[in-house]
Amino acid sequence: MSKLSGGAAASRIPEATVARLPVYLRALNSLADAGTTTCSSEHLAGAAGVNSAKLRKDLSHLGSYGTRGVGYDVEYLRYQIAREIGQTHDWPVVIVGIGNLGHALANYSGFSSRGFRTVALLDADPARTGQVVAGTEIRPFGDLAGIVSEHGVAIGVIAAPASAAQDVADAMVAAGIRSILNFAPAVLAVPEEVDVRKVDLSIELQILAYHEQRKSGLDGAEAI
Ligand SMILES: NC(=O)c1ccc[n+]([C@@H]2O[C@H](COP(=O)([O-])OP(=O)(O)OC[C@H]3O[C@@H](n4cnc5c(N)ncnc54)[C@H](O)[C@@H]3O)[C@@H](O)[C@H]2O)c1
Repeated sequence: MSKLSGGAAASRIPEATVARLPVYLRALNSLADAGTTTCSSEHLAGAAGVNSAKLRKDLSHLGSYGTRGVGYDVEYLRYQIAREIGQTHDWPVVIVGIGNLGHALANYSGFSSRGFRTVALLDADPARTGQVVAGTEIRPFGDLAGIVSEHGVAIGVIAAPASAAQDVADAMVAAGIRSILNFAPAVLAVPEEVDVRKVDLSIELQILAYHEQRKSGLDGAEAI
């Protein structure tokens, strides 16, 4: 997933570390907003909600070891992590399927503040064509290939029904998209070079329900 940009970080960073880098970046942004210029690994680990040994190991993959007795330079570490996870780039994104979820995603300002620019909203339903969501007109799904080549789209977001998700993914791949964020509850078959990340809120809820059940002393049989 991570595109390495040379220097000490020339080897591939473990996926689990990559997944924590945005969390560190968010914590560093809060520290910087509060006027903090340097921080210890304990301080940053506390702000990010991880243990400090893990944080130090993660940051060592970036070649960032901090300074003994001083800690990490907040601004520089922010820059290093942002560069590592590609946040210093502009990433053109398309969202496909502009129903309930697609509307919410299109309206979410947190993408643009992290470098993700939604260049097009696409939907297969002709009744949606021309509707304006978050300042962008919904276009027919058939326009996908042209939009991808025109804008150099890097990431495709699938917010279509599960039954349509594979067709949407195939069209994205055929158009040249190599990274897909899939919200549909469907397993996608894609070529090896294509990265797919799946978001499934119901699975997260089911995991919480499992823990809740254990905390309340119910086993599976009693709970049903
Ligand atoms: N991951 C999550 O946590 C999560 C949460 C909510 C919904 N979802 C999933 O997101 C998807 C959308 O949910 P919703 O509630 O917004 O549904 P919705 O029915 O409101 O919207 C789906 C949209 O996709 C469009 N569409 C259908 N087939 C298409 C195709 N082949 N190409 C392009 N567009 C197409 C429809 O016209 C519609 O506008 C579903 O798969 C749902 O299960 C996931």
